[in-house]
Amino acid sequence: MLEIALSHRFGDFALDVDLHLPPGLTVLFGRSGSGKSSVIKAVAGLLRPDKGRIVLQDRVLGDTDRNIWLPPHKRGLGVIFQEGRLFPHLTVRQNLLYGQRRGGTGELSDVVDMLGIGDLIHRRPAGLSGGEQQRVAIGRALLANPGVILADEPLAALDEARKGDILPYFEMLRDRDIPILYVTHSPAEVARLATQVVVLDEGRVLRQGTARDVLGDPALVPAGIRGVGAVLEARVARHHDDGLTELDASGVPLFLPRVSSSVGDVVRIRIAAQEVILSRSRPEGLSALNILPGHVDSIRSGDGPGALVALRTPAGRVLARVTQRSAQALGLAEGVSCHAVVKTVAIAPEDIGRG
Ligand SMILES: Nc1ncnc2c1ncn2[C@@H]1O[C@H](COP(=O)(O)OP(=O)(O)OP(=O)(O)O)[C@@H](O)[C@H]1O
Repeated sequence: MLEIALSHRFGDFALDVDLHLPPGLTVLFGRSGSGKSSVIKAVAGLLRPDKGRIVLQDRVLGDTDRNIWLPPHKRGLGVIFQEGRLFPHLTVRQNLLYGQRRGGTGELSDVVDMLGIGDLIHRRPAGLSGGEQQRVAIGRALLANPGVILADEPLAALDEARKGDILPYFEMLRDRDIPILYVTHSPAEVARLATQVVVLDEGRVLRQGTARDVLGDPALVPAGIRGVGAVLEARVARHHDDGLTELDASGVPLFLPRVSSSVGDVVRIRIAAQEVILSRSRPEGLSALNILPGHVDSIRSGDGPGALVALRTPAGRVLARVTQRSAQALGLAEGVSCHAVVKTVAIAPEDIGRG
């Protein structure tokens, strides 16, 4: 659907990628300087590489061999940056229509309803909160009726609460048919939003896979991915009267603070490795509600005192960050049976997404 082949040099840095992206939301992930922004810029038409070819469906946006490199305004893109970059002298409505005027056919009222920005429509950007501005920026991108949406760290400037407010709108975008290229450093955003993840390292594709494969892979930790953790999919089993929701993760009950999804829905949850405690025997008399039985799959030690233990559980792979000392004291080794223990509150609302 979206083909991106690029090779380009900036001094010592060589970018060399060849990607075929299916519909959905593709996260470009990797440490600072790995080449994420360069890929986005090339797709946007802001960087002309030494050699490259970019094809969206059947439309050639660039092909250096044929001396084609369309300028940004001819590419049919929707762009969402870290700050909204709205026009300060225009009202919200005019900002939205600005996108539409450039060839868009999306219905203004639909987009306004979807983003809940009806009350803001006559205001100017300066008076809006960061989260409100980002919602307007999402609307403007959508109304441009784009072939692809580029989102470059769109939540980075927002505080945690506002991030939580905006994430569902990106879930809605993901569920439309427009491919989205999304740059972030946040594992929580990857877990919540990614249809697939492309991990870049020194200008090359280190790995391409689902959020579950990539974030749950201890081998990717040295590539600068902090905050690793498992991504599990589970079905909402019951909402309890005490404010908890019970999930069924392939037969294992998991309890979370109440989620808005309905019984029967599939949700994605991220369990950060540092929030998991390991126990050889099934713990009793413990306040934590979530206990996943499993077997040790691998143990990776780094340079420091820590180790990352991957467990196979019926619910999927779970990662735990423990000290090497604890790993030894527990006698952990490949194949050994073990329980992962997770507090209910360790699963934050922004870590729970629609499946
Ligand atoms: N215009 C430029 N001129 C020279 N070097 C550049 C230019 N743009 C990018 N680079 C270099 O290319 C490399 C990749 O940069 P890029 O901005 O694509 O990385 P990134 O993964 O987006 O990083 P970050 O997460 O910090 O935004 C870096 O070493 C950067 O210094």
